[in-house]
Amino acid sequence: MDYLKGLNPPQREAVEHTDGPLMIIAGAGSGKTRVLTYRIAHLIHAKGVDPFNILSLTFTNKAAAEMKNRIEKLIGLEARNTWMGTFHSTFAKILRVESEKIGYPSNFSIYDTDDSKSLIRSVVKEMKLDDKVYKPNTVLSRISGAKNRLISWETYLNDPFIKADDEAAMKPKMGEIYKIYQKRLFKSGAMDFDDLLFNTNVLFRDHLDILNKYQQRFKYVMVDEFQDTNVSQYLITKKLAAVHQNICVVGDDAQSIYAFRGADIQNILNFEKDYPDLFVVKLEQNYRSTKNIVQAANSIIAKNKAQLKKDIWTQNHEGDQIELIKASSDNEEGRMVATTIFEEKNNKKLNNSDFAVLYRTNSQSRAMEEALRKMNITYKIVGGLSFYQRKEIKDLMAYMRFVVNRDDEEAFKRIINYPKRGIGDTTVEKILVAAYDHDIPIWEVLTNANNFLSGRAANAVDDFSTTIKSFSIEMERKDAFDAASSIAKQSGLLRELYEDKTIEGLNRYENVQELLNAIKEYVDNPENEDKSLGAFLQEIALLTDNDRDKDTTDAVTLMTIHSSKGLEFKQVFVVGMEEDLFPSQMMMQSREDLEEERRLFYVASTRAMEKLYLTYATTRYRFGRLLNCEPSRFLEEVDPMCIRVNKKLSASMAGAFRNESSEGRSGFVGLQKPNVRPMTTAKVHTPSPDFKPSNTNNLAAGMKVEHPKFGFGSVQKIEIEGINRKATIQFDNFGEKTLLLSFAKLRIIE
Ligand SMILES: Nc1ncnc2c1ncn2[C@@H]1O[C@H](COP(=O)(O)OP(=O)(O)OP(=O)(O)O)[C@@H](O)[C@H]1O
Ligand SMILES: [Mg+2]
Repeated sequence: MDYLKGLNPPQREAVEHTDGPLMIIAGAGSGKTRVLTYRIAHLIHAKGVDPFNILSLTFTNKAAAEMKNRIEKLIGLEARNTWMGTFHSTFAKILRVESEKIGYPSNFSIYDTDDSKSLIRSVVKEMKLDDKVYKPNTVLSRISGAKNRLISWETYLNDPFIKADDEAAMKPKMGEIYKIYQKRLFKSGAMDFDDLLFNTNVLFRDHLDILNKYQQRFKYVMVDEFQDTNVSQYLITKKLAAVHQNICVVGDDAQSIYAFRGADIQNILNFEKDYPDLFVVKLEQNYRSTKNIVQAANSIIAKNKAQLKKDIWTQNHEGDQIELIKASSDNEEGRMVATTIFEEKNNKKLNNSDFAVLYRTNSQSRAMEEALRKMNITYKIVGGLSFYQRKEIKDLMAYMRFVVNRDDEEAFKRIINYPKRGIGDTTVEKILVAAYDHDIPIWEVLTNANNFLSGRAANAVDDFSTTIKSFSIEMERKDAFDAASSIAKQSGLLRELYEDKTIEGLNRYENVQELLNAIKEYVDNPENEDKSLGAFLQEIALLTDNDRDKDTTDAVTLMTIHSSKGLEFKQVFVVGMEEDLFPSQMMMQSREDLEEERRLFYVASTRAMEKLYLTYATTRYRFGRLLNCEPSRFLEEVDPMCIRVNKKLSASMAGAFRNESSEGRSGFVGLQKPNVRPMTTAKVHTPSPDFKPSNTNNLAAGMKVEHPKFGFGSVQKIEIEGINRKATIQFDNFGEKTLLLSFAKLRIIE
């Protein structure tokens, strides 16, 4: 059995422990997924298990495909017959066969998020409720949360705590909506995404014969990324494994990043209780990354209190230090990333696909995409759309296009009733027909609405054309940014998004803000002479046109950190390492939130095999204003021995892009402090009121200093002169710390 040679002793132990409950809790890059793969191969090849009897559940379809591929390499085509997929895809398949048992037709439809939201919208309307209070997104995420905790609408309506909660949120009708929504789904023979898991639980609960059938079929059950399963998923696996108990889960508590969607890290702890015979394997050797990266990752996660103890180490070579890149703006950050990729590709003979750029929020992709396009580097966005393809961006762009060119039919169709202004499909149809029949531009129909439409419809259309006219006037007088901001506000689009407080809604709002930021940068750039909205639109149209015919097989990967779980790349850039961006301001209500952000940083850093770059910008346009940004607190948490400042890039790039550096820009305002400040530790130091960082060029051993977080301490020693200069300081309350002086903020006391 040759393949067993590719495993270290604990990995091999896990692979060979085929029967009975097994949990592998291990750090990033220690071969958890590899063990699962080899275990499946081993079950088939050495134990003679029929591939049909093996079920493996992964987090993404991509992960499943990859795993299948790897098993095929180990044991050949037989691997094809194992059951492998995400929870949703696997149990959708099973429900297809069994749905009649729970009253659904076998050809039931699966509603995607858009379908679900549209149904909720109708329900809210029929119930005559205010759709500003009961927004589809908010309602859906509430219902989804309930389903993931296996709370049916019946339970929901009768639970006093839930009721009190909804009443506190001024949404007392939530349970009623849930009920009607669910009945309507049922009547339409449809399930939403969460129903796929919810109904599987119902099926297994109410039909023991069927449960028994699948218990027989899936003699071996395996779950990857176990730390991110929710209650509903956990119970399905528990039921399936109840008889044979051949269940193997692998996970890393330090990489749990989906709490906001109901994932429950408690599942790991419960597992030990649920299976008294549990065999636990720890994997601590990392095979993915260099020593520097492993050490840095360890130092990051060590700051979290809530974690299982693990010592991750590696035999891999030391590797390069982690590179810290400072840019003067988000666009410069993009250019630095693109230039570095370009140089590294040439110097090290790497492919585009060896690189990944990871960011905290989707809207950050904009600056990266533009820089990569300009340098002609092929990229792909995984798990999302490219910035200019996103709905909210297309909506606002459609407004701008229509204001610039009132004959633009596609733009017209997008915006005529968005946000809702009571112009229905029939009216739109009438307008289009009128324009066609009389062979006149749409705009002419709109401005003579009374001739073509009657009553309410005519009035609504009249209001619309008046609004567009006022935008046109503004556009003539103002620069692109002022015109676009005004359009975003007056059209009601910004408000519509702002009021949607779900994660998705926030994301959309940020994207629109980011588009406005891009326009502001365009206007502020002295190289652009024509600052009109039309000129900006043209530039963007040309930029996005490159999309066609691009071969995407060898592409740099751009994605959010959330989507990067389980993947690895030779070189990884984690961009936007700034306070309020990462850790995200939106997610910082409590210590737990901060710890989840930190786990995200841990996930991001551990994707890198050979080289990790952390980049940040000192200014960034937010809400149309150029704001100062502070480097992320996370940067200070990385062991300074593994990090260095990229002097070459900082110097040469600053020169190359002098024209666009932040100096000389107008509209500069100071940093806005968020009003919620999270607790880093229980006894955080409060900086003195007059705290101002000192120049540390002459800092020497023996001096007394104050640090904004660690408080007072005395300098023990100074190491390495120049840009990587470090100070070891003994803090009164926080012990000894080594800080990189180029970004540690210290006030010298004496
Ligand atoms: N014993 C081994 N010998 C050689 N390479 C190994 C060994 N174990 C793991 N690897 C390699 O190390 C890398 C990381 O492994 P894998 O992706 O399985 O880790 P993981 O624990 O699942 O990581 P993550 O926590 O990020 O999901 C892969 O490239 C894998 O092939
Ligand atoms: Mg993995």
